[in-house]
Formats: sequence, structure tokens, C-alpha cells
Amino acid sequence: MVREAKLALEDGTLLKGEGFGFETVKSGEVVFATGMTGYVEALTDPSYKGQILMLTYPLQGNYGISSKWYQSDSIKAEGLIVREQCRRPSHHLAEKTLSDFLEEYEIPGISGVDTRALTIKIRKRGTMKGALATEEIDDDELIKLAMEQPDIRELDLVDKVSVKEPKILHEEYNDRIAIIDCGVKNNIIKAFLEREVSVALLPYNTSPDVILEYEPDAILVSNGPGDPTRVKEAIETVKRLSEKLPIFGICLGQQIIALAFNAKIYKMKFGHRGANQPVKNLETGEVAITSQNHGFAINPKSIDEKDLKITHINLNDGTVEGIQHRELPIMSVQYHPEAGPGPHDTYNTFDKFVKIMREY
Ligand SMILES: NC(=O)CC[C@H](N)C(=O)O
Repeated sequence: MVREAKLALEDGTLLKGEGFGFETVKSGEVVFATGMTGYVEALTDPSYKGQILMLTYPLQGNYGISSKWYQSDSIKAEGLIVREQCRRPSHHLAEKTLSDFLEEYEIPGISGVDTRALTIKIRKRGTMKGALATEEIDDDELIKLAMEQPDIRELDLVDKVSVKEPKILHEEYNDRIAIIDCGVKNNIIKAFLEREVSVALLPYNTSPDVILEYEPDAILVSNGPGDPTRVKEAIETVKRLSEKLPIFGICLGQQIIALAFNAKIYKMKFGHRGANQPVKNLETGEVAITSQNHGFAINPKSIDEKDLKITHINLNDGTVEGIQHRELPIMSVQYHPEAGPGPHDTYNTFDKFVKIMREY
């Protein structure tokens, strides 16, 4: 049975397609990601909370869904837009179809959309608010919903995805990292455990004194959804602990570290989301192909040269991809070294973090 689905954008655009997944109406910021694979990891990445994800590669769902690839316990994106969804996936680990997966977590999907045309529109106009309906709703009402929802900068999304209670993993390991969980991906936790580093997973608003009670050897400020300037508690924590412990940041974590050192953040026109963003390490000259998912970035001119230096840049647009403190053991990256999904070029970033932590 073909179900009609509709996607409305804040500029009044209305697109019709076929619905799959759950029958509902959801709104969010419509963003596009260009990776050819990785839909399971992307949908479950907490950084996509508040966003409707559009995948530009035209055929999605081919290898089905395995819980082994989840980056959190459920789908965090608000909706999914594809050109075509595969109904008969083939993979030895596949447990269900893409549509069943969306259904299970009550997320709507729309197929039959000219995702490449829509991507061109977003690249020209910038990211837009949208609303996706897989159940019946009046066209004008859906457009109104797209227009009238709050901007992503007005939402406290980290609070929705951070752990509620602290959790310690592999207490027996000698070294420990405290992760300030703003919506951390499973692969990041795994990367530390693989290096025999115990993880104390802490709510994003844990006070610095309580963090120290876990006796960490270093702190990681994780990736996460939304506008970093709203995560005031974590910014304050970095300020308070910057002279006490090594601090690492990934994506939202990098933005939070930058804010703690008084740099400024801006919202990019359409962000970086995909698996082939070229990043140059300014110290070694090496170029890596990286996985990314962010809509905000550090304004390089706002960086106080006395404190921070830029260590990595994006070769497509020159944006800041890595920073480091000039004296303190504080460093961060805007890209996703944990590669979930995406290329493993920068997986060694974790070796660098752990080395600094062990030598400190
Ligand atoms: N993956 C992330 O951590 C994203 C960071 C932030 N929410 C942004 O969009 O820029």
C-alpha cells in the first residue's frame, strides 16, 4: 500500500512522496549528508537530534539495519528523506529493514524526493526549518508548522540526549577519562575502552567538583546536538578544570572548548555532513579524509592567539577543524575521528589523546 508523505520547508516549498517508517508528523532543521553509506550510524547519532536528515546518495537501506552499528540506544534524528528506500536488504548482520527501524522508533520517512535538487536549494538558501508528515495533514498546516517552529539555536537539545545518571565502564583499567556527555556516540566510548581507558560517562551538567570525585586522568567533551553556546554548564566546566587536567573535545566538544577560551561560534550556511571532508593537519602537512556532522563552527578571527592555535583546517572551505592550547594539554577536533560512519584516516587521534593523558 502506498502511503502519501509530504515535506514542507519554511520558504513555502511543499514536496510530495511516499511515506515509510512511522505514521506521524515531525518538525526539525532539514540538513543533508553526503555519505554513500552509514545511515544506521547517522540516524542514531545524538548530534542529529532536532534535525530531519536528508541523504543525498539515491539508494538507501540496501544493507539493512544491525544494532551493532548503533551510535546510541535509539534513532535521534527527527525524520528521514531519501530518493529511494530498499525494501529487501541484504547483509549477514541485517536484522530489519530501514522502514521497520523507523517504525520501531516512531520516526517518519519520505521517499521519492529529488534529494539532489533539494540539496542544491539548501546549499543556495542555507539550512531550512521543515516539517515531515507521513499521516494526513492539510498542506498549509504543514507549511505553517515548518515556518513556526523554533530555530535550532533556541532549543536545549543536549539535555534531551545526555545520560541522566553517571555510569562507569571498565573500572578495572588504570587510566580513566571522564566524558562530559553532550550526546556521545558509542564509537567514541569504544575507542577509549579499546585502549584500556576506563570511561566515566557523566551528565553534561555535572559540576567540576563532582567530576573530580571520579578521579579522571583527563576529560573529553563529547559531540552533541544544537548550538554550543547553550551548553553553559559544560563551558563553565572547561573553564574551571582547564588548569587541572588534560581536556579533549570532539565536534560540539571543540566548540565548547573554544567558547571557554572566549572564541566565538557562528552558524554555517549548510554545515558539513558526510564522509569525505578533507582536513589538513597544519603541523605535519598531512591530509586526512574525515567523517563530519556539524552546522556550527569557530570563527578563526575570534581566537585569542595567546591561548589557542589552529592545528587543522578544512581544505574545502578553510574552516577550523582542530585547535590546541599553547601551553595546557587541551586539544580538540571538529571532525569525527571515531569514524562511525566514515573513513578511519583519523582514528589515531585517540592515540594522541591517550598519549597526552598518560604522559601528564
Ligand atoms: N556532531 C556534533 O557534535 C555537532 C556539533 C554541533 N551541534 C553542530 O552542529 O555544529
